[in-house]
Amino acid sequence: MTAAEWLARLRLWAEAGWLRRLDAALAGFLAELDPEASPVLWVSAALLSRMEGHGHTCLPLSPLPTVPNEVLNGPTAAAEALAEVWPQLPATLPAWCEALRRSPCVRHGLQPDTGQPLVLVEEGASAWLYLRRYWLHEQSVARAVSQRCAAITEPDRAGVRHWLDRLFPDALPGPDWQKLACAVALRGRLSVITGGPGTGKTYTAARLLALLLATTPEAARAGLRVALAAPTGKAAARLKQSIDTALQALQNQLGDTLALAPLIQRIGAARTLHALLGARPDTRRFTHNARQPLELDVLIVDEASMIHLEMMSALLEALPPTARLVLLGDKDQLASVEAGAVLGDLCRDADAGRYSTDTARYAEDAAGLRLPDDMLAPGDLAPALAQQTVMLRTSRRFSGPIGQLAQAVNVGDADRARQVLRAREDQVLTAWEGVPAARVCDLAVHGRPGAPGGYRPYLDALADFQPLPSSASEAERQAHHAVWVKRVLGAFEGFRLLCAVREGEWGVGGLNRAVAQALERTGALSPRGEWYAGRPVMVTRNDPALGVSNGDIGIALPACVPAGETSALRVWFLEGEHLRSVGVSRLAHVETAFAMTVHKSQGSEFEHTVLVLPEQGGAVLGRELVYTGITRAKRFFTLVSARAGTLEQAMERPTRRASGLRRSLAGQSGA
Ligand SMILES: Nc1ncnc2c1ncn2[C@@H]1O[C@H](COP(=O)(O)OP(=O)(O)OP(=O)(O)O)[C@@H](O)[C@H]1O
Repeated sequence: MTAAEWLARLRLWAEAGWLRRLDAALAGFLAELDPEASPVLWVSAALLSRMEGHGHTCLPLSPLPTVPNEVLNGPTAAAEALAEVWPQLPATLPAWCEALRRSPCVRHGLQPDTGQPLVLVEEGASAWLYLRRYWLHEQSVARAVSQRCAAITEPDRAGVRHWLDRLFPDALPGPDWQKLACAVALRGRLSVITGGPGTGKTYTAARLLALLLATTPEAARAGLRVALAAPTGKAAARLKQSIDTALQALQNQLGDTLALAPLIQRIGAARTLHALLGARPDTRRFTHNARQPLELDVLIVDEASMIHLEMMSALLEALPPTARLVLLGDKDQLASVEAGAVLGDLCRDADAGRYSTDTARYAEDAAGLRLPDDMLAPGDLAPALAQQTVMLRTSRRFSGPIGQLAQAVNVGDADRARQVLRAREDQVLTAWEGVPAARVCDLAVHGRPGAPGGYRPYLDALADFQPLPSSASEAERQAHHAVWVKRVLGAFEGFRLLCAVREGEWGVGGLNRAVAQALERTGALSPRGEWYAGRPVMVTRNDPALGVSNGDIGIALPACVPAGETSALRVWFLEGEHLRSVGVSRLAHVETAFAMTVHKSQGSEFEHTVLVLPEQGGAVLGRELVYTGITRAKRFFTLVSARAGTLEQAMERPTRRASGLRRSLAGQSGA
C-alpha cells in the first residue's frame, strides 16, 4: 500500500472506533514530517497514541510483528482488518526497529535529543516506543527517585528508638510495619508508605511528623516547614482532617514531653498538587519548578496512586533536594486517569520487602524490629527504593465482609469473592446480577433490604429547611443556613453510585439522567432546566480563580437571604468543616454527580457504595476497578451488573499499564 493508503486505512480504523481520531492524526503528522518513512512509523505512532489514551506511557513493540491485536485489543472486525494489512509490515522485531531507526522522527540509542517526536528504547530482545514527552518525564522521575533514595542520612538510632517506642507503645505479635515506616522515612529524602484502606497510612504519617519534630534540634523546630497535599481537593481536605485528629490524640498520649500544637497550627490547609505547584491557566507548566522550588522541608502526599507520570515529574522537580517527600497510597487501587502507574511502579517490591541487611540492622536498632527472613534480599537484589518502601498490612477498620471481599478481589480469588458475596453477612453485601439498569434507580430511590434509604436521607435533609423567625439576626440566620447546608452535604455522602464507564445506560451520563428522573417522580426533586435545588455536581476542571478543583463535589442550594428576597442558587462545597459556595452561573465545568466513575471516587468513602458494572466494559473493567469500588464502601456494598459473571471476568484481568519506569529506575542506580 502507498503512504496515502496506509493513512486512509488508519483514518478508517478511527472512524470504526478502534483508534481515536487523534491517533490517526499523529500518524498523519509524522507522514508530513517524514514522507519517505516506512509504514511501520505511522502504524506504530497511531498505536502508541492509542496506548497513551488508555493510560500507558509507552508502546511495547515485541508483540507487534506477530500478534498486533493484543495491542489494538479490538473486536473481531478489528482483528480481521489488522490481519489483512499486517503481512505488509516486517515480521520480526529487529526489522520493525530497523524501520523505525531509519526515520529522523525517532530518537534511538545514544542519539542526542534534537526534539524528535518519538523515542525508541531497545533492551535485549525487547523494544518500546515512547512519545518524547513521556520519555522525558519517565527519565526525570527515575533520576529524581534514585537521587532521593541515595540520599540516606544516619539518624541517632538510640534517639529514634526512644521516640518510636513512645509513639507506638503497643507491642504487636508481628513486626510493627507502621513503626518501620516511620524509621525508614526519617532517614531518607523519599519514602513510600502503601497499604489498603484503614491500614493506618495517615495515622503513621502523623507519628512520622511527631518523630521528625522530636528528632529536630529544639532551636530548629519552629522552622520545620511541613506541607500536606493530595491529587484532589477532597482527598487533601480528608488528609488534613485525619492528620490533625491524629496529632491531637497523640498530644494527649505524649503529654508535655513534645509540644505538637505549634506544628498543628503551622501545617496549614492541605492543598491539591495543582495548587501546591502553582498551576497556571492554559498551560501544563507550574510556577514551582527546579528554578523556583517549593519552600518546604517535609511534604506528605496522600492518594499517591492518583498521581500521573507528568505530575510526579513536576512534583519531584519542584521539591528542593533536601526536602523529605512521603508518598501515601494504596498500590492496588486504580492507577491515575492520565498516563502512568507511578505508585504501582514504585511499589513493585512492596509485598516482598526485599530489604537489605543494612535496612534490617537499622530496623532493629532504630525501631526494635526484627524483619522476617523471607523479606530480606542479598545485596544486589535489594533495590534502593525497596529500602524506602513499607507496606502496612493490617486494616483497622476493614476486617468485616467488605474487607474480605476486597481482599479476595485483590488477589483474584473469584471463588472466595463469590463465597463472601453469597454469605451476605448482616446484609452488608449484596449482588444484583443480570438485572436491567432501572434496578439501579430503585436502589437510588429506596436503597435495598438491609441497607434502606438510597438518596432518601439526602432528599429529606434537602426538604428539611425551617426558616428562622424574622426576629432572628443576620448572623443567626447565616449560622442556621450553614447547619442545613452541611446536613444536606453530609447526607449526600451516605450513598453513591460508582460506574465503570461513562457512556450508555450503565454509564455515568445515562444513570445520572435516569436517577434524576426517578427522584423527580418521587416529587423530591424538581429538575427543571440545568440547575435546580439539590443538584449534586462534580467539578471537571481545575479553576484556581474560583478555588475549585477537578473532582470536587458540591450541591446546588439556595443562598441565605433575608426573608422575602429571592435567593439565587449557589453550589456549596465542604472542605473539612469549612463551607464555601460559588454562584451556579460561574461554574462552567461541572457534571451531575448522583453517579460518578470509580476513578473519580478515589479518596472518598460512602456509607453505602453501589458498584455498577455494564454488559461491555472493555479493557477498563479490570480487577483494580472492582477493588477500588468495593473499598469505597464504609458500611454497605451492593454490586449491580448487567450480566452475571462480569465480576469474575473483571477479576481475571489485572490491569497492566505499559511503563518503563521500573526499567529506567534500574538503569539509574539499582533503585
Ligand atoms: N496502630 C494503631 N493503633 C490504633 N489505631 C490505629 C492504628 N493505626 C491506625 N489506627 C486507626 O485506624 C483507622 C484507620 O487509620 P488511617 O485513617 O490512618 O488509615 P489509612 O490507611 O490512612 O486509611 P484510608 O487511606 O483508607 O483512609 C483510624 O481510626 C486510626 O486511628
